[in-house]
Amino acid sequence: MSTDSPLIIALDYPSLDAALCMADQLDPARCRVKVGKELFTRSGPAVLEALHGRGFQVFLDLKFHDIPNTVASAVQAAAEQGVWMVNVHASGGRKMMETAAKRLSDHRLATHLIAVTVLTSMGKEDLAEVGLTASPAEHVMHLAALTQQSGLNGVVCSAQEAAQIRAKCGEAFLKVTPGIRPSFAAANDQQRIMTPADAMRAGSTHLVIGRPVTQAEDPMAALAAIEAELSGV
Ligand SMILES: O=c1ccn([C@@H]2O[C@H](COP(=O)(O)O)[C@@H](O)[C@H]2O)c(=O)[nH]1
Repeated sequence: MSTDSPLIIALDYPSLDAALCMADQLDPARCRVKVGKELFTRSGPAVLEALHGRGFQVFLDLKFHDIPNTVASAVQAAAEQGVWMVNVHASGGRKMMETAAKRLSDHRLATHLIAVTVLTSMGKEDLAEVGLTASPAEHVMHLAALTQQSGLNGVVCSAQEAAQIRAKCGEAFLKVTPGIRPSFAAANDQQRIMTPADAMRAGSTHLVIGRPVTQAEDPMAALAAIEAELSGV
């Protein structure tokens, strides 16, 4: 089932049962779901089958980063399992991203391929520690341009960079933004954060939301509050 909603709920759970317990409360007409490293490492492709069987479009967030042939083969494997979106790290470089994008088009696989720019948990000091002197926004813009030139469909960035990316890369280039924090939620380990409504106004095309919903005392009430906030945008 496809949906017009920008919401992608991050199913960051330690077991298939726990993830499906949340998925069974969600409506595939009102959100997509994201499977990340923890859940996929524990449950494997079975989680994709289970979520597809429930009608969800799935973003497989494994952030591949390796030599071009290895990444292209992993992206192909994900796409052949029917995921709606898969990602790589833009810092893997042009050749890696071009090879992955070409693999999808050679096999006529319609899965969206996007690249992570700078993790939303990182700030300027974190970049400096790994030898990057640019600000997060500058580095994100550099990697977003490289990602677009490499033929990918969009980027993972923080909503704080979405407006600049929209101006440089256009409306159609996807801006998938984690680090979304409604006013009622804690920042946790995220640094470059924004509220759902502000993120949409800034140009995000999709909002990735995990703990503000999944760890809420009443997850469905938290989700309803986010939807209400978005209805005013
Ligand atoms: O830069 C990034 C890339 C990916 N993520 C992932 O998004 C969710 C966010 O979860 P919250 O609980 O809402 O913080 C999580 O699965 C991350 O792995 C990200 O946060 N930042």
